Amino acid sequence: MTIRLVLAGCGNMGYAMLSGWLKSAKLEPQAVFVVEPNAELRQRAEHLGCRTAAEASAIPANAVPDLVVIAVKPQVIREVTAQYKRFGDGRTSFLSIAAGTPVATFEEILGELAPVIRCMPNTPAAIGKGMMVVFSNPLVSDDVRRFVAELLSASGVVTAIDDEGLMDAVTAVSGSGPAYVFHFIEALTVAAEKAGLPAETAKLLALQTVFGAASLAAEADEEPGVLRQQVTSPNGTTAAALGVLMGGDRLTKLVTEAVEAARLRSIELGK
Ligand SMILES: NC(=O)C1=CN([C@@H]2O[C@H](COP(=O)(O)OP(=O)(O)OC[C@H]3O[C@@H](n4cnc5c(N)ncnc54)[C@H](O)[C@@H]3O)[C@@H](O)[C@H]2O)C=CC1
Ligand SMILES: O=C(O)[C@@H]1CCC=N1
Repeated sequence: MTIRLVLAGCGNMGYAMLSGWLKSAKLEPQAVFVVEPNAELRQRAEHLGCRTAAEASAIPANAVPDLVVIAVKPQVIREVTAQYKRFGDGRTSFLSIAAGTPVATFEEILGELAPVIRCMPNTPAAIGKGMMVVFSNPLVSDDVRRFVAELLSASGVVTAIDDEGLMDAVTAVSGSGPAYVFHFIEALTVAAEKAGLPAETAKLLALQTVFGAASLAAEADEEPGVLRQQVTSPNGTTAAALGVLMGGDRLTKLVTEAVEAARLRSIELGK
């Protein structure tokens, strides 16, 4: 079968996206060629039915994929992208999910004909609940834009931006964001245990509360601030807790500081 998509890097994010694409049947597994040096990770892709290899040189010489997805760490992005230069004649489009690395880096390595899309996904993509933000260079055709949007929609919600400069902020909010929420679950679990709940119960309550609250915020017509007020009885327990979190805008300031640290690191990774 023709190779439609090459995935370079089948680590946490590459695998999360690939499994979503295959599960939704947007892509036949035999049409995907996965390049991953780690044998164990390669096996995961084989179990999904994909063809795999440890090196890009093993991709059949006559292959002209529609899309090459670059899903390696920013630190090795230049060296890895250079291995796909032979697909830079304009017939193949490139999709990078690397934090920080600008489209110009790919244009510089692949040449002036390469259509390049930059995408910032997040790990909930593994269960079809990701947030994917895309930015494309002008060479990306409407057909490829549609194909990529359809593919990515199997991983969750897709939105496009036309100012690449915002990608560092996107990375800091939705790319890294799941980690902030996971940490909040951890913190609520610790607090629950300190309040006397058994470990299992503490974990269940923390997790289900975050899940339920996020689901309600997504489904309800009211803004999160209104939903918060609906929980908060005057002089009640929630007001006591929010006094700690919101006093002096404590949590907002802390989260803003965290997002800014991530944004600056994204800028640094792009250099
Ligand atoms: N983990 C996350 O939540 C998110 C990650 N990203 C981006 O995704 C990219 C990958 O991140 P992770 O999946 O977390 O890292 P990871 O380390 O889990 O995956 C990277 C994979 O690339 C493989 N690799 C190394 N050299 C290679 C080569 N020459 N050819 C093919 N594969 C090679 C590694 O063996 C590894 O499995 C990064 O650029 C990161 O910025 C973007 C959004 C979210
Ligand atoms: O931590 C990182 O650099 C990557 C990018 C966004 C999420 N993980």
